[in-house]
Amino acid sequence: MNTHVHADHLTGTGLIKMKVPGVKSVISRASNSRADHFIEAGDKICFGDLFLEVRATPGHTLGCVTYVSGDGPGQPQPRMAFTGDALLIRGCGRTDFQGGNSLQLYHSVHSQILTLPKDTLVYPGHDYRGFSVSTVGEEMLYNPRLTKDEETFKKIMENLNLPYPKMIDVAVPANMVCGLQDLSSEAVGVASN
Ligand SMILES: N[C@@H](CCC(=O)N[C@@H](CSS)C(=O)NCC(=O)O)C(=O)O
Repeated sequence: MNTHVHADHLTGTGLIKMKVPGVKSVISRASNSRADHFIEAGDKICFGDLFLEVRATPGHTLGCVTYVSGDGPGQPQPRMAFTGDALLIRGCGRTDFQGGNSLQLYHSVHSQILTLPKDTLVYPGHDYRGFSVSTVGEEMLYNPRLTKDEETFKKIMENLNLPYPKMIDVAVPANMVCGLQDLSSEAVGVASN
């Protein structure tokens, strides 16, 4: 399951599909990429007694989604949010390529993630300082970008001056087909080394 078309690394989807017959790739329809199953906001992906609810959180890239799990059968309360690169711990995804849009990110994070209960665990796609989990409440208080008003947020995002991800020219085309699923095993081997 993919939150979006990653720009800095290859999704594991292609390799998992090769190693485990029957596995299906999943990504949002709005990402305009290829996969076995396309998801949209409001969809529920069931597993065991639980399901993941799909929330649209675009702005880092086109079609980014957040997957929200509940706390048990029936899921009366959200418990975990897998936010991809939309909301990072004390940060957020950059908005300068692949359909990125800072105001869209601001609104999607505020309306779709920061409205979850404060004790919802936040698991992002990346952390560059060694953290692995936060909570909605912590990010509402301490996120240095998303606690600002939207104009200030837009200026912060316009002035990040981050270098382009080193793998972007390889990763984006491969991830647009959900990680090499249609290429030869030789090509997959080269790409995964
Ligand atoms: N150093 C990495 C790329 C770092 C980077 O650009 N990270 C992205 C998420 S992956 S596209 C991002 O949104 N960062 C936000 C930030 O504030 O750092 C590489 O070259 O692989």
